Amino acid sequence: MIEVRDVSMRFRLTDDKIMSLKEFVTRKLSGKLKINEFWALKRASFDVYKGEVMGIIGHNGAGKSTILKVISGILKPTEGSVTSHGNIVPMLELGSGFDMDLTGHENIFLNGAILGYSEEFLQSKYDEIVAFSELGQFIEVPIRNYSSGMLARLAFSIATVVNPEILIVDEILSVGDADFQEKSRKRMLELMSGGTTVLFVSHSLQQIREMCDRVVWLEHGEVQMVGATKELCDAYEQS
Ligand SMILES: Nc1ncnc2c1ncn2[C@@H]1O[C@H](COP(=O)(O)OP(=O)(O)OP(=O)(O)O)[C@@H](O)[C@H]1O
Repeated sequence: MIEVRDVSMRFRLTDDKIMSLKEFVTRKLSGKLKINEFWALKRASFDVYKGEVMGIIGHNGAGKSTILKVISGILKPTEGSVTSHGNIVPMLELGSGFDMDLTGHENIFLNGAILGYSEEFLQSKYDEIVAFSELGQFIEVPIRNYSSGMLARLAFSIATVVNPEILIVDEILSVGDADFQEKSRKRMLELMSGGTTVLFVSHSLQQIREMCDRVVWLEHGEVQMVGATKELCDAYEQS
C-alpha cells in the first residue's frame, strides 16, 4: 500500500543571518555564502501494508516527522521514491492547514477543503465535527485563542470525520487532556478496525506497543530496524 524506496532528504542550511534577498544574491554571486548540507533521511526503505498500523520511533532528530512529510507529499525527497495507493489524510504539525485569524467554524471549511472534502459534505458533517471536538461555543472564536489541546481536538475531529484509506499522524495523540486522548485513541482503533492504514509517530513506547502491528525504528535518518512491535520495542529499549 505504501512503498518507501531509498528515500533520502537533504536540507541546505546557512549559518549566516541573511536579512534580504539582495544580500542573499550578492553573497551567492561573490561566493561568500556558506551552505551546509544536512541529510535528514538516508536511503530509507520500508513497506506499509494495507490495513496495518505502523509506528515510527527514534530519538529526537531521527527523521520521523520528515519521513511522514515525504510520504504525505508535503516534501519531495531529494532521492528515492514513495508510492502509495489510497487517499492520504495527514495530521502533522498542529495548526498546519489552519488560519489563525479565522474561527474554528471557518477553519473546519478551510481545513476540510485542503483535505479534499466538498463544502456540501462538510456542511452535512459539521455538527458531528463540532460535537466530537467538544469545543462548544468556542467554535465561533478565532483559533489564535485556542490552547494546543483545543487545536488538536479540532484537527483530529476534521481529519477523522470520514474513514480515510491512509491516516498519517504525528504525535497528535499526546496533545490534549486525558479524556480527549482516550476518545481519540478509541476513534483511531475504530478506524483501524475499519481497514484504515495508519502510520504514526509517537514518543510513547507504551502507545506504540498498544496500537501498532509493526514498527520502523529510525536513527540519524537511517532505518535501523523494521519489525514486529514487541521485538522492535524491546530492542529499542535495550539500546
Ligand atoms: N525544513 C528543515 N530545514 C532544515 N533542517 C530540517 C528541516 N526539517 C527538519 N530538519 C532537521 O532534520 C532532522 C530530522 O528532523 P525531524 O523533525 O524529522 O526529526 P524527528 O525524528 O521528528 O525529531 P523529534 O522527535 O525531535 O520530533 C533534524 O535534525 C532537523 O533539525
